[in-house]
Amino acid sequence: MTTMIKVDNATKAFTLSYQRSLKQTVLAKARGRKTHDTFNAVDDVTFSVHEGEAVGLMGLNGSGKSTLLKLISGVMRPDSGSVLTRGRIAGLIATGTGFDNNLSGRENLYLNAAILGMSRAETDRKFDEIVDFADLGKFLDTDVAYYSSGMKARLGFSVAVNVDADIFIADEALAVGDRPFKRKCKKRMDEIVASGVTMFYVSHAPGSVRTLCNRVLIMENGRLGFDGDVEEGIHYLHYDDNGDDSGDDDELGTDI
Ligand SMILES: Nc1ncnc2c1ncn2[C@@H]1O[C@H](COP(=O)(O)OP(=O)(O)OP(=O)(O)O)[C@@H](O)[C@H]1O
Repeated sequence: MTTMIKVDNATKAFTLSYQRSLKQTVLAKARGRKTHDTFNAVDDVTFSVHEGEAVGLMGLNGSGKSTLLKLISGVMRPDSGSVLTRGRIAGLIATGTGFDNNLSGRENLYLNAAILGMSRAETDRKFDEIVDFADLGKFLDTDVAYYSSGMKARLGFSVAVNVDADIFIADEALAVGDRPFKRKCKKRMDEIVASGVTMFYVSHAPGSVRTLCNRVLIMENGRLGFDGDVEEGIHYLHYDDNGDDSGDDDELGTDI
């Protein structure tokens, strides 16, 4: 079995500043008060993901999921420990960050594809498929500055799902498209998993984790609280209660 993601005792700390201005900081220091605190957003986390696994990453708000995703995608480095990945990573993480507002959708498509490691020839080959998926119609040659956030997300996601990746990572929070587009994304992600690509998917929605994933990791205050079976994980989180989060389970709700 090939290991695709190997996270060993990874820790990432952030600094919380209590003062908003330099003056406040100087005053607080003079009075012997604390000016900042550090805390571990990801705290000594260890796990491995094998080829073809589809892993759901769940946990309450602020538990460290996005930070862990950033460590895996290489956007951030751990302060201690290590995060190793194999092959090309693509996915729905901070999509559109590489967009240049002064360029058209078409030009940004090429720019974004290049950032994700696609050659010009590869992008040319997939151009029609990407444009078709993004469904931006006549706006393809409009500057991205005039795009709505949903239109930008569509373009970013369309490029990402058409990269031949070894690991596909997705944060449902970044899926801001409308219902039909979300449905299309979900279908495409099912196809990606079915094709054997390793998937790492951050979600609050038990419904999509159930259909997409065969393993769940749960973050709790920066630590890995659970690693195992999907149903057990959802139960561990109490997301299977018929409480006020039941709407989350809707395929067309917050799910993608
Ligand atoms: N760049 C940063 N600087 C300082 N603190 C940060 C930074 N990024 C995240 N944090 C903090 O780290 C903690 C974990 O954040 P993270 O975004 O990883 O949580 P999350 O589990 O993805 O949350 P959510 O479900 O709300 O998206 C939070 O307390 C957050 O405020």
